[in-house]
Amino acid sequence: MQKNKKALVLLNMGGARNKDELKMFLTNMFNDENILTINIDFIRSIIANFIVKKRLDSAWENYEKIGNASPINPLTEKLVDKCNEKIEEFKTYQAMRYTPPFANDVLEQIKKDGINEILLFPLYAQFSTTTTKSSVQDFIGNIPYEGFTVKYIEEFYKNDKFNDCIVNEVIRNIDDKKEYNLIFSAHGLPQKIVKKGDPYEEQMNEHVEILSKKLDEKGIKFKSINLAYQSKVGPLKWLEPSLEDMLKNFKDENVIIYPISFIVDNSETDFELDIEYREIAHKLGISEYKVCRCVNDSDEFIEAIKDIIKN
Ligand SMILES: C=CC1=C(C)c2cc3[nH]c(cc4nc(cc5[nH]c(cc1n2)c(C)c5CCC(=O)O)C(CCC(=O)O)=C4C)c(C)c3C=C
Ligand SMILES: [Fe+2]
Ligand SMILES: [Fe+2]
Repeated sequence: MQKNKKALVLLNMGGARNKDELKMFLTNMFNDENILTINIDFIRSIIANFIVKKRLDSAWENYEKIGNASPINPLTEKLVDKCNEKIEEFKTYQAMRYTPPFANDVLEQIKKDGINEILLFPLYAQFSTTTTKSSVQDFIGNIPYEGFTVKYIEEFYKNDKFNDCIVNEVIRNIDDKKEYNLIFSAHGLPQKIVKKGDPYEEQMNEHVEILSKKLDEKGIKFKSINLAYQSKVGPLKWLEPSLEDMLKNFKDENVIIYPISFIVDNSETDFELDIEYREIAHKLGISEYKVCRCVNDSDEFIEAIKDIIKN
């Protein structure tokens, strides 16, 4: 029994620990009606199976280049452990959307621990229907009976302590003697989802504005500060500008990338940004290309979590 404790549940996407789990990840992702916005389950499932079949082998090659697994699981576990060490009032758990541990397993554990008040903390600073809403909806949908009270954090991109973590990581990557172009790189989204009212792009623009102001107030100057979108999948039109097009502007110049839509490092940072786009940057003649780390389980981010959940 965890007398008087509440549960803090960190929600994340999950990621592959091996090729079978990559198949599970992709299958669950493309069966999610928030990702593949087709209303009829049966049709969505046929299209999902088709995409997975087509994508699995080539996607797995990317994971082979980062040690045959996504770093998202071990890093989220480290974050959970650190929260349990440093946040007294809560017992912290994690639930993933597309790979284990799933919401129903975590709910079982919370019940065994004798806790009935739950605070969900989606590890997405900006709200999107494809991430935050999907995770919260899935967790709440798995609650077996009415004995739990559940609240959730919708977004936290305006939190000052969180933004200090980002600014400090950018500063750690700067060499005072050089001039840099800073690119905040966000995971993309199909434009059709934004047109339907998803606030992700609007919040992303506001987040970049807040961070640019913070950097300016600290006297940190860049040749330019930009927002671009990575990870386009499939034939639809996605948010623009793409990271690849953005990089084309910086031949013979220095670039720092900050992965603004992620809280813990994952295949999109370790493979896509650090390997794939690094090669593109090299081919485009960019002089120096640096990728910042996500906030992960840093002490500074734990302080930000405490601040975000205090109300
Ligand atoms: C096809 C639609 C997709 C949408 C919409 C989407 C939104 C979205 N995703 C993240 C964060 C992550 N996505 C990750 C992997 C990933 N995403 C998609 C597709 C969509 N994402 C695919 C097919 C994949 C698998 C990899 C690939 O085949 O390219 C990951 C990495 C997980 C890991 O294994 O480490 C993250 C994290 C956000 C933030 C977002 C919208 C806001
Ligand atoms: Fe994604
Ligand atoms: Fe990707």
